[in-house]
Amino acid sequence: MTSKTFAREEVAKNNTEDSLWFIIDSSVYDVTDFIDAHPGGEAVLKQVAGTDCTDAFYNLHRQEVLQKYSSLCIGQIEGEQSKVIEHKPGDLSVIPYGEPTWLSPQFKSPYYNESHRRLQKAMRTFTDEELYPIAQECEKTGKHIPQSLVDSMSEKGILHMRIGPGKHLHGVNLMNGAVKGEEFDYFHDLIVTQEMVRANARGFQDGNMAGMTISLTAVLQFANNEAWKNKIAQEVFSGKKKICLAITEAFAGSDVAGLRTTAEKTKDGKHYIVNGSKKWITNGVFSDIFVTGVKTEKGLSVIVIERGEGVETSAIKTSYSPAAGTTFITFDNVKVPVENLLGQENKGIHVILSNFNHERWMMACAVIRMSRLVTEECMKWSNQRLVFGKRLIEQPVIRQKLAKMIAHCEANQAWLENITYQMTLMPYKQQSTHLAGPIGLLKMFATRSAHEIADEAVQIFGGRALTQTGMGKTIEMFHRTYKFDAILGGAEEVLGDLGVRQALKNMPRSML
Ligand code: HEM
Repeated sequence: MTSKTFAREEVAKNNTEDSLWFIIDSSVYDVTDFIDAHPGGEAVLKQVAGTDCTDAFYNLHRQEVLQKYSSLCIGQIEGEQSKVIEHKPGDLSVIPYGEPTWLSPQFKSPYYNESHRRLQKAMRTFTDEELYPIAQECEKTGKHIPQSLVDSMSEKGILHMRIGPGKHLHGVNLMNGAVKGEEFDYFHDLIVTQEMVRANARGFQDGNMAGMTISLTAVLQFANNEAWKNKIAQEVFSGKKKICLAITEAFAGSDVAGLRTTAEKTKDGKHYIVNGSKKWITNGVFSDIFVTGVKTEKGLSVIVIERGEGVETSAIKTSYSPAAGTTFITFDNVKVPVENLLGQENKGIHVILSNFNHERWMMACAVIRMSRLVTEECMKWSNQRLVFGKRLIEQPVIRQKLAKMIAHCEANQAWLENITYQMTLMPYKQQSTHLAGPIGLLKMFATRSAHEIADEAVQIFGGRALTQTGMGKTIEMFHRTYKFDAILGGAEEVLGDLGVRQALKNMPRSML
């Protein structure tokens, strides 16, 4: 930024088309050569020529517009300081309820220690500086994740962390030493997910190796051969190969027992021959390895299929960005070694259901954090937007909406942290027994909350919530895409039912 200073009187003199200046937050802008290019038109700029138009500007633009067009800034007003708080990479939000309690300086939390705080700071900076620009670009263009970002996440240990705690993290350098692999727990895991979703690009969020986060987990937990498992893990963590989970079919979504893709054993017993199709497979178009649910002789099984002869993938158009790589896959007489079986043959339902827990919990982390971001945007907007001569927040009806949104965010984060705490104390198997139900209920409720929050946010933002760029872009994205959280990983109704059925298993025989 230039260090030149001006008197307000001097700015006021530059009030013609030939020399058009104005002041925004003590900075002086020369827009003489920009008026033709201004997306809001020439007339509005001419109307404010030579004046201080800070309020008018912030009523219509996001701060990032000024960052993008910083070259128009020619100096500062003498002796004045900027009043607007500019978000710098890594900064916490200063908006009330903009951060969960544990990140608000006036509150304490029993769950987080210094390594959590270090990791949060490192992940926030990574998201702001590196992830956000790429995520925004890919979301818009529909391009798949660039290999440079995969490599960078591999080098920082982000790919490893997204699989959750475990031996695969031991000795790995995580975010330049922010946390040791050996001490990484589910709260670190929660932080990684909650920070990355702030890039606000729902299609890209899934395109960014979501397939890996829900499939490599099954390989690590259920592979029957240690060396083979390590080989796959190494290929994926190094960013050389991409992996995804291929369960759902046109015939079976949340009802996994209804799968029709078959895997028949060859006579010599050395291979499976796989035939069938899979639908809505996240990252499938660009994946090399498919962790696939199949029907074997006496039940379901899960096998690892590598891309090769007989495997075809094609993109499916959905309501979020093609950056997600949502896929239709066909398997046509695909020959797979029997060693690629995960867990036991015909007992794949156990693999699938156990694997669901971490996926659903991660989805809850993500949608709960996005709900907060949307609520924060509504707090900011209603505080600065002038309607009928008043700030929007001065209307009681708006405050009621905000109250409801805040209550949903706080309740969900508290429940999430409670469940996460239980996860830190339970081995993987116990988690399936005791937490599959609560995690299902949490995800169900988190997406019901998202539904309410998206709805209220649109009412607060009006037409801007229906516009993909500008002030309401976070709201537009959330309202268009929160259903992905309500359907993927198990529909709300299925998860609610699972929660109650698991609770019934512990119902005492004696009645009232
Ligand atoms: C350096 C100064 C400015 C820059 C760089 C700038 C840039 C922009 C950009 C990029 C947009 C498109 C918004 C989006 O979709 O993101 C926009 C829209 C607009 N701008 Fe500006 N602008 C400036 C100053 C102003 C001022 C001072 C006014 C009027 C007081 C103004 C009025 C508008 C209007 C009315 C729109 C359309 C807003 C809408 O559709 O909601 N702009 N401007």
